[in-house]
Amino acid sequence: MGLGLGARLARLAHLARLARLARRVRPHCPRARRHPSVGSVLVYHHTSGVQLPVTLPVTFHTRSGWTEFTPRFYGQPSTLSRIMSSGTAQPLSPVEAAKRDAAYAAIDRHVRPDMQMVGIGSGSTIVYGVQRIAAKTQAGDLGPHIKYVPTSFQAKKLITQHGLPLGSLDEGLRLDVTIDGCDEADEELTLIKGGGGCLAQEKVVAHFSREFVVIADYRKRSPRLGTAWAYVPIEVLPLAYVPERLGGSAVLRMAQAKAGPVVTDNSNFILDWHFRDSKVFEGGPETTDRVKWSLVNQQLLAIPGLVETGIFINMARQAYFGQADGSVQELAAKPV
Ligand SMILES: O=C(CO)[C@H](O)[C@H](O)COP(=O)(O)O
Repeated sequence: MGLGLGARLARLAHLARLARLARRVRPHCPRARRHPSVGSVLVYHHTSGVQLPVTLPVTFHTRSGWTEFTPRFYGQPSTLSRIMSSGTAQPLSPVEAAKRDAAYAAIDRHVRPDMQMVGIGSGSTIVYGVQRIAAKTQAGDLGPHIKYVPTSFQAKKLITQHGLPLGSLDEGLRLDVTIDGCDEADEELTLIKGGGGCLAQEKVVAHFSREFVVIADYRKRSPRLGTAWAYVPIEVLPLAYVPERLGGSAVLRMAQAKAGPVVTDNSNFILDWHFRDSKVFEGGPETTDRVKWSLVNQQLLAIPGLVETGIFINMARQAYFGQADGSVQELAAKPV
């Protein structure tokens, strides 16, 4: 039976997209220059601000001294997961592999078939988590009834691109679990988040979850917060972007491919507060780090126009840190 007009247009659009992807790369099939053959090309698929390597199966042709190639995957794949299932991903760097291992461990342990709503964090590590969820859903290990609540525009796109059901906090249910990355975590699982500028929504979704689980590579675990990460991202109303009371230095985060500041999903600005020189840390030497960060957080939140901070205290109960050797370290927060 022939394809309907809609299906043919969708296929044409899909082929055009694959061809655009494929043209960006050089074939790594040596025989391609001599005669038609099959092989693969490595492409970088940009999704939600994240660059992922994908190996695309293609047929090579040589014409007028040029090598051309046609994608060999002519199904209906409109999502990244389906494209990836048609090829073999290139080996990941140790850091990327560590992110993937942490994400897979957390998903396998904390996202269960009897759940209803799962929060999806933002950043590059959660991309592997969503891939795992999509694969488990396709395999029937997770039901299609589970809804996924995004913590950002990026997370929303990830969920929909993988064909997963989108949920929202409006539905009034408490989330079963939220899985999210972090920029730095100490041994009490006090976190700095917001490197991707999504901290406000991330904190709200985590707050409405029964469980909040952190996934990260080995660079993110620190004996003390502020060892590896020197600033706290803070979301502020645009009119409140110069909080003089902070001490240290608060730097307005500027956009990379747009003139002017980063504008968050909530239409606010981000200040990266470099806290090491500030005087806001209170308490004597006996005051615990958790209490110090809690006091700092309270002081920040008292500033008019400050929407939310990237300091997450007493929220994460469990963390998974992928290691360079392929193992995954687990860390449980001690009860307060
Ligand atoms: O807080 C975040 C975004 O606002 C991210 O979770 C955090 O920046 C970690 O990102 P990545 O997984 O790319 O290391």
